[in-house]
Amino acid sequence: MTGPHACPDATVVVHPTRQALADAAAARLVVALVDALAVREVAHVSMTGGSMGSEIVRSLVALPARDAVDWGRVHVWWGDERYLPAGDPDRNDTQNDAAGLSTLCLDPANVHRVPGPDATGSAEEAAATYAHTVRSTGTGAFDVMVLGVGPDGHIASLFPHHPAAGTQGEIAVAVHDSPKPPPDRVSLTLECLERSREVWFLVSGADKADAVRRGVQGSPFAETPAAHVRGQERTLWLVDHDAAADLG
Ligand SMILES: O=C(O)[C@H](O)[C@@H](O)[C@H](O)[C@H](O)COP(=O)(O)O
Repeated sequence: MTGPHACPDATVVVHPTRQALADAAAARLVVALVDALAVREVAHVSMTGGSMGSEIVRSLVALPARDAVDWGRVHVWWGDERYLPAGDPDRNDTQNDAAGLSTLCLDPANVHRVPGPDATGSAEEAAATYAHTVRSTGTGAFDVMVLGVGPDGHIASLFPHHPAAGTQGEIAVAVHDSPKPPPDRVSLTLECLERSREVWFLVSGADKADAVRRGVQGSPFAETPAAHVRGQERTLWLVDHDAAADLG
């Protein structure tokens, strides 16, 4: 592992392999949750979809230290969700469950899933419902916001040059015509993503190297939404060696 690349208000930590990245991020999440629960009654973590979103879950459930977390006091959220029926294999929560999330002793009432077309009439209604849940659960801030990053620099379902990406004054937004299938999604907005003590970008693979460079070194929001999400206390780019290739 090479040393961290310090950069303005974010820290880059490079891991030798994808597996090392997933394992270290899982261990980091256990510590973050244990620490949060030491000072607050409950902790809030927002998970992500995509391959790394499930990879960290697989590592988490395999970690003996997972038992140090009082999972009954942990609230789980998703930064975005594909607008598909509950249980659909292409949903982020379904994929996270399949990776082992459902084996943690979470309180189902604290696992906040974005409603799909089986429970709402539109992605807009689903976004409004999810936003109400965020407001009513009283989470002043997510303790950890885990985000994957696309090769185009998207995070959650906030895509470059997409009209929904710049939504302001809202907690969640419906996304249509997503460049990454499926086309219809619900995403937390940029300002909601930033209601996080810590933001962690989890990025693996050479195909992400340019997005990591733009995210770390700066790029207009319209081109690289990932470059504009910061945690209130800490922002980490947790990457593997291949994804760090363009950082110099
Ligand atoms: O709904 C989704 O697809 C995810 O929420 C998305 O934001 C994902 O995290 C990135 O596209 C990275 O995905 P990979 O880690 O698979 O590249």
